[in-house]
Amino acid sequence: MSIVTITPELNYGDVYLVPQKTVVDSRKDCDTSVAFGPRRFAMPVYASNMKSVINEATCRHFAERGWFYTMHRFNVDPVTFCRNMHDAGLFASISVGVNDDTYAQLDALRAAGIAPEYMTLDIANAWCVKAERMIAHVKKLFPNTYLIGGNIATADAARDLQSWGCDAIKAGIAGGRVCITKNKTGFHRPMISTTLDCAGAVTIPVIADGGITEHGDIAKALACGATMVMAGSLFAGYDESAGGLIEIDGKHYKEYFGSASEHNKGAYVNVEGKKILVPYKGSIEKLLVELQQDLQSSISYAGGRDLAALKDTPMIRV
Ligand SMILES: NC(=O)C1=CN([C@@H]2O[C@H](COP(=O)(O)OP(=O)(O)OC[C@H]3O[C@@H](n4cnc5c(N)ncnc54)[C@H](OP(=O)(O)O)[C@@H]3O)[C@@H](O)[C@H]2O)C=CC1
Ligand SMILES: Nc1nc2c(ncn2[C@@H]2O[C@H](COP(=O)(O)O)[C@@H](O)[C@H]2O)c(=O)[nH]1
Repeated sequence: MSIVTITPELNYGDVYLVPQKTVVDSRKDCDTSVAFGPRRFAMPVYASNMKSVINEATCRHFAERGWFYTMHRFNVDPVTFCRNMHDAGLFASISVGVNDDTYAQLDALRAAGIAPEYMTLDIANAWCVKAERMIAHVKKLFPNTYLIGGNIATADAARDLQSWGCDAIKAGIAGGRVCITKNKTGFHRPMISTTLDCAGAVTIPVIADGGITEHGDIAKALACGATMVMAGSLFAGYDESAGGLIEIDGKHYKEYFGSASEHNKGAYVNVEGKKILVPYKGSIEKLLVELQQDLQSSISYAGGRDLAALKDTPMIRV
């Protein structure tokens, strides 16, 4: 007889937030800014550190507008990237892996006297010995760099990453639009349950990563205790998105591919991601304005004036 118990879990589409009494006269009075690490940002949402979503120009675009960003780690020289951002008076936020090439890149940063303000350890399952080793190494070499570790999906993993020295953790395994991890390995947790579980287990900020399909999902993630939200497909269809522009039968699309896709890896080895085409939508500016307006509206429905109002907002299951 099996001793496995199966717990029902929830995704963004399974819940809604319950409206509270509005206390502001206008949605414009609601403040969407968030303190994250050593800085404050305009919004608690940012683009995935994926080669099909961001590049150096996109990073500048976000940083100049007061939004957080994290550069991806694929064929990027962190020294050149950080130097370019610092020369432009902007903060540097890079991604790292766990293998020998990352140790060499960190040595090069040290030798150049450069310390990025933010660093994201970016692997599929950061609840592992290689990640523990890299976190200790980063904290020793760059004690003042704000280190985000990810990804993880359980309370136990979140607690471990906090105890290993992470300043924030990124939660979400196999919930992404171009993810095929759940199909190929059988592993996944829906995002509402993941975020509630992880945020409830630690005192450091949690980033809810992947699975955003509606703007209101951002408010739902914050209600579950997330401090920030990471999204890929949401930011993938624009001029500023890093994916290629494709024309088919007179219609325009942008390429969006997973970091563990054959397209990104250049080989069909341990592939856990796919490539899709998303409709092309022009400049990203309209999206950034709309995301902010929608979140201001969410804050007003939550009965507050800033993001604190969303935390622990009553939720119903549909
Ligand atoms: N958020 C998500 O759900 C997911 C995200 N991704 C993204 O894809 C990219 C590639 O991820 P990842 O494959 O981790 O990065 P890497 O290919 O850089 O792998 C990191 C290292 O960990 C080892 N490793 C990876 N997975 C496992 C495993 N299951 N068991 C033991 N060792 C492992 C790899 O060795 P080896 O290759 O030899 O096993 C490699 O040495 C990242 O950007 C990641 O964020 C990928 C999958 C899921
Ligand atoms: N399983 C995989 N997950 C991936 C891969 N590349 C990126 N990701 C994750 O997806 C989110 C973005 O999700 P979205 O729903 O907002 O589009 C991203 O931040 C990563 O965590 C991959 O190849 N396989």
